[in-house]
Amino acid sequence: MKIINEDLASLKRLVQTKTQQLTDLKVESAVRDIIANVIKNGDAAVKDYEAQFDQVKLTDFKLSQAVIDDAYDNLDPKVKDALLLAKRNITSFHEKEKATGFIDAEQPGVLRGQKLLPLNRVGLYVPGGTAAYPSTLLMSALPAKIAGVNEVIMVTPPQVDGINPAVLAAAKIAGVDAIYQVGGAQAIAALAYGTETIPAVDKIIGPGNIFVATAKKQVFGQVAIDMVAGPSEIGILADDSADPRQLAADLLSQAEHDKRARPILITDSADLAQAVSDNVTSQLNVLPREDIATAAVDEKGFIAVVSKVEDMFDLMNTVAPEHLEVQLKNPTQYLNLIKNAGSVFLGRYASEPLGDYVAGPNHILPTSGTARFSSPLGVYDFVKRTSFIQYTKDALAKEAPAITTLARVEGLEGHARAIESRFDTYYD
Ligand SMILES: NC(=O)c1ccc[n+]([C@@H]2O[C@H](COP(=O)([O-])OP(=O)(O)OC[C@H]3O[C@@H](n4cnc5c(N)ncnc54)[C@H](O)[C@@H]3O)[C@@H](O)[C@H]2O)c1
Ligand SMILES: N[C@H](CO)Cc1c[nH]c[nH+]1
Ligand SMILES: [Zn+2]
Repeated sequence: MKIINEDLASLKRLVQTKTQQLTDLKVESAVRDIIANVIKNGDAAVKDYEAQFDQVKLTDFKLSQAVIDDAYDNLDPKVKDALLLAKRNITSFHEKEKATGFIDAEQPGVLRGQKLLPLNRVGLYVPGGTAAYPSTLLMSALPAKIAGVNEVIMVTPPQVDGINPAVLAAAKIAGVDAIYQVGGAQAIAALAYGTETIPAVDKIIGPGNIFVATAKKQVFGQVAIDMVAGPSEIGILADDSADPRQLAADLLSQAEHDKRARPILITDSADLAQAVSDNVTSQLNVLPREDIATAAVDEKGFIAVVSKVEDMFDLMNTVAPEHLEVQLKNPTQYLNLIKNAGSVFLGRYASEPLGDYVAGPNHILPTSGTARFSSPLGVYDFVKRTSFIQYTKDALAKEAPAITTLARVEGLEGHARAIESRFDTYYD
């Protein structure tokens, strides 16, 4: 793995060019064509793309309840128990995210408030190109259910040998209402615009590869999206108290997701940097997904050596990684130095996959530097707010002059007259 020794300003510039690319122009243009074709030709276009990109000739997108039940009933009990443990921990964490509206009656004759409403229909994208992701399904479906979404539908790429049974069982465990076997940009287009068989949704949730992420960006506006969660990332801050074998393993845990995944280590120890780099090389040789992880390490990964702990955080805040591991002595003391990160893992035993599967916080997180302004997926992503007001005549009379004055400043006479129609007075 490349080791870079440069001054902080150069490192920051490098990070900015390396991390903040959500898409590329060729993909943008291919995805635009896919979306246009799905809008025009609906199911027929989706079927063509599935044959082309996933090598599956589909007659029907929707999976029958019998297929889902069968997957659930025949699932290895060990896998079922693990999914149920994950469900319990994800649920207990996300229950704490539930928010309520408010009513304010502090001024005489005035009632103001805001209520929270769950979304009506959401579409969950569950990635399935190079790996199966039952855990990701739980991470999106359970918060939707906790929020009270009326209809939760799911899409995932079809597989030549059928969709992984653990994904189907997880969908049943989480209470997903319908499953469509469609993937990639064509699935996002179908969810956004609807086809003959796939209903249009109010919001699309979930991570995916660059085609999925780009499609979500392009359909935003027609439909809401949670965020642009692209290829996985891990940023590790470590000093010489950390174990290079464990650091390398954690870097590869995310590198193996995608050739475009980003494994990054920032340290103040040149010796540790070299030891981690050596461990990455030796562990890569025996990793089943060696080809994917090697591409990620070579093209997107790096180890930066800086001179002091404050510089480590400064540089990592520029990276704004999806996952941030702090493997320093007494890691909790640094929480207030972390400004940009999707999810933080403190100390040696908070290895990233703990959060991927069972700890409970969401693993659908902002990537590509968007942790500067985005949050983990949560119950709040499945609700919207509506505000309301009620005034008595006396209360309105008190504020009428201000309203009519502002309306006339804006040249909107009709607004002023609407207020004055409640009274015999011309206020201006
Ligand atoms: N942030 C998270 O929470 C999280 C969780 C799990 C996975 N991930 C990320 O999700 C991604 C999953 O990627 P994946 O590829 O395994 O599955 P995917 O389901 O995102 O993508 C597979 C689809 O991509 C489309 N595709 C492939 N090649 C194409 C091409 N040349 N042109 C047009 N479309 C094409 C196909 O339609 C296929 O169905 C990875 O980047 C992984 O890091 C993120
Ligand atoms: N690390 C991924 C998020 O970037 C989530 C995941 C699912 N399964 C394994 N890992
Ligand atoms: Zn992972």
